[in-house]
Amino acid sequence: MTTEARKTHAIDINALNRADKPGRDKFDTCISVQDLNLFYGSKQALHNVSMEMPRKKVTAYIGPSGCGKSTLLRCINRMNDLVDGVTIQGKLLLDGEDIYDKNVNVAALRRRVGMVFQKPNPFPKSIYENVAYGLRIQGINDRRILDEIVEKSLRGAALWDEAKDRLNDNALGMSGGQQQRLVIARAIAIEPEVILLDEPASALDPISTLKIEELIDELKEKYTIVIVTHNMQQAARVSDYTAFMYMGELIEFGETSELFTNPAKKQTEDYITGRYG
Ligand SMILES: Nc1ncnc2c1ncn2[C@@H]1O[C@H](COP(=O)(O)OP(=O)(O)OP(=O)(O)O)[C@@H](O)[C@H]1O
Repeated sequence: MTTEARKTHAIDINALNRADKPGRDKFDTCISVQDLNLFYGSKQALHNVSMEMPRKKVTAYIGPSGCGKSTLLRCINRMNDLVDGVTIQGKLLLDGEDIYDKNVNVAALRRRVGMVFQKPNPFPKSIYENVAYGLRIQGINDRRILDEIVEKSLRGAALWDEAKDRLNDNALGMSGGQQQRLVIARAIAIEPEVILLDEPASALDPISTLKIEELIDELKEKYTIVIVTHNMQQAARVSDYTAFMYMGELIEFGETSELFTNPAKKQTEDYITGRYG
């Protein structure tokens, strides 16, 4: 058998194996995307995307710029609703419930599905008030309760030791890496179920990036995490499952270790070996 034929043969077997392992039997599904299409005006950005994302695991979206990673991520907490002219077709289930159902309370959904953006966006308030913010909005003002949750959340975001002596300082005086962990503390203070991370480390230096990656590893004990990253090494390091997207389509979804070492699709292989993107 020629090398090329052997390779093709290997890929076929791999594809067959995968066909025998539909995601929903393999793990506890938290988020299920079913035939999702999204249009910005007349421009289609997502094409028939279907995938299942496991509970309390990290799923990474990778793919070249403009392939729809952030668009798909933003569908999970209905952030795209805020964009004029968006049309969404298909279903996106969270714990089996369609979040696009007309009866869904979007504010309640966003409490269950927290989001952290590329650039840290703390409010121009104290470190304490940043973390307490979501609780105060819910009408929680009891100092004892707030103190407890602020400490727990800062500990959960691996920031307590650095922040405990400066809780009343303005959050904008923190470093970028600290601000990003503060924003994560703000997100976990309201006890979400899912945390969406849109390139959370791309604006950070390598040491802060490492801290965020270590934090992601700890957070998955409690939360379902979905992360968009441009950095394939990062996806390989932090995620349990990876989705490779290209031009609005989901090309391949699988266990990270398998997708990176033995991709089922040629397009995935070309991307992860740096042939395009
Ligand atoms: N608000 C918007 N209005 C119109 N088109 C948009 C909007 N947001 C994204 N798009 C388009 O949708 C497509 C997918 O964009 P998206 O930001 O989801 O890709 P991405 O894979 O996250 O890219 P990147 O890695 O560069 O952030 C692109 O063609 C983009 O130009």
